Amino acid sequence: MKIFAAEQIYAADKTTIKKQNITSDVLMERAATRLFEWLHLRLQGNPVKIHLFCGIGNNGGDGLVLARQLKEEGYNIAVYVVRYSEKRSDDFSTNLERLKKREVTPDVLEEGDALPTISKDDIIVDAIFGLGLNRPPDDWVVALFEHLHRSRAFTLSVDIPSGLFTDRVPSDKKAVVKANHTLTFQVPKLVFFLPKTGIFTENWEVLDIGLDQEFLSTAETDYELIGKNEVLAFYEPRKKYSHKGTYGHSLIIGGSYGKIGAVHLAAKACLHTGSGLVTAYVPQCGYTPLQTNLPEAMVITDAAEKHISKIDFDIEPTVIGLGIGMGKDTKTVNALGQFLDVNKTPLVIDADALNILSENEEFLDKLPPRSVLTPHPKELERLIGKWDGDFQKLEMAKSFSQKYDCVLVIKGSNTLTIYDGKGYVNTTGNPGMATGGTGDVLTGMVTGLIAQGYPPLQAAIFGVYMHGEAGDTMVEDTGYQTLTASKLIEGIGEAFLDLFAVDDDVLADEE
Ligand SMILES: NC(=O)C1=CN([C@@H]2O[C@H](COP(=O)(O)OP(=O)(O)OC[C@H]3O[C@@H](n4cnc5c(N)ncnc54)[C@H](OP(=O)(O)O)[C@@H]3O)[C@@H](O)[C@H]2O)[C@@H](O)CC1
Ligand SMILES: [K+]
Repeated sequence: MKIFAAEQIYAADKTTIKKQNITSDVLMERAATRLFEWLHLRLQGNPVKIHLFCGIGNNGGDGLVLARQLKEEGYNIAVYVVRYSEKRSDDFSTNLERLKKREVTPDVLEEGDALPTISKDDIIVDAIFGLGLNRPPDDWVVALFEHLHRSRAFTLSVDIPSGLFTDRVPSDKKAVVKANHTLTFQVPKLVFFLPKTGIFTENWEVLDIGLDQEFLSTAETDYELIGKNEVLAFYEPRKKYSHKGTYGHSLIIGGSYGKIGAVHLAAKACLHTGSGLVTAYVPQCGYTPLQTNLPEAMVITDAAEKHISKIDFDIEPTVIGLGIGMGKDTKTVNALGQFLDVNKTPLVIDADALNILSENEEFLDKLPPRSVLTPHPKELERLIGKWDGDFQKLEMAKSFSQKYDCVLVIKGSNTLTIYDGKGYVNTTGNPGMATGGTGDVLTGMVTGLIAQGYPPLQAAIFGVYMHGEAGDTMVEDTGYQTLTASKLIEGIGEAFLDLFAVDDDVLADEE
């Protein structure tokens, strides 16, 4: 699903109004009707008090239409206009009049006014600011946001939590409404997925308001949200007359004394993702544990006992996963430099190899085109430098990826894959995966996909999705705390099966 920038949403709005030959008022009515339906389906006439806080623009207008529809259905509402500006949008004014005709006159809240009492069992609808926010809210509006937060009432934000910009991180956390749920129009917003802005809404959901389909499908966007539909398009079925050679030979290079487990995890994940053959290249101390515990993998050992001292092998791998558990011994650093001088095989680079690249920038120029780099935030910072906010981070990551022609996988709760100026936001995964070894599993999975012929960008996007999906499958049995990297590998098979699982609801409909 595409993630549109605010200007594109305004443009989609205009095109829709023109092509459907409707007024903006009709579109607002449609949007607010979706909000009403959502609430009504859940509340079923429940007399709970609903406080609707409306701004003076179209976000506020949505709130006023919702208030009218709730009133008509007999809900217990209180409506407030948050008068943060003298201006009013036309559709706001039209709908204020319509509401007044139904004998609902909102309380106008201005600077210095007493704030309404809200009980924790009430519901708050936040329609104060939407996409039109262009500067930080005034202090008294921030005080209102804090008041809403202190009430602990369920807070439903319309389109976007008020105070949240679509293109920058707010400098003051208090200046944003903390939404329990956000009902966003037509398309998800990038800020729902970034670490410093995603925290303002616990959940989000898209409401289809019928914006012009042609506009939505033809517009180019800088970001895309990756779910099952998107990765299904990449999936390559296994062929009947195939053999292990058809699916490539992955070489996993890494490990050091005390960190052989990382290689074990990556190699095993690589096998479970479908690589035809897997060989591990490790220091000698890794030989026995790997041969004993992972019989499907082959092992080549370095001359040194405890760390890699020279990368030298006589096989022709399809792809190399490099760096897990490798350490940064001087000999390992030299070995990596010499290896990169001659290597032409596609690479997936993680962990210590990333840190070595950060400390030896000249190595970056030696990477083969479209190498996949999988940093966690600290490793990313070492690679691209310090950033100021999520948006600058993304721009710096895009420049880095362009400069070195590499696919950058920024690991996090919504892992973001960057390539060729575009970002792909993953939707699978859970906090149980924040545990040692899960990164090694990802490296193995992406390597295993490239081995089978997936182009590096698709392998990265697909691998990240499947890695999260494996975690989501397993966490149902283990709970967050007990989800280990080994458990994640067990879930890879389920993640593949899930790609083709038919929804229970669909089956029920057919019966
Ligand atoms: N296409 C769609 O998806 C549809 C969208 N719809 C809805 O429209 C919403 C966008 O509405 P909107 O453009 O009127 O902006 P909104 O956020 O209500 O702000 C109002 C005005 O406030 C001002 N302002 C800004 N910052 C400020 C500040 N700190 N303190 C004080 N004032 C400030 C600024 O005006 P300015 O003062 O800069 O001239 C701004 O214009 C969108 O989120 C969705 O809910 C649906 O109705 C139908 C279909
Ligand atoms: K809002």
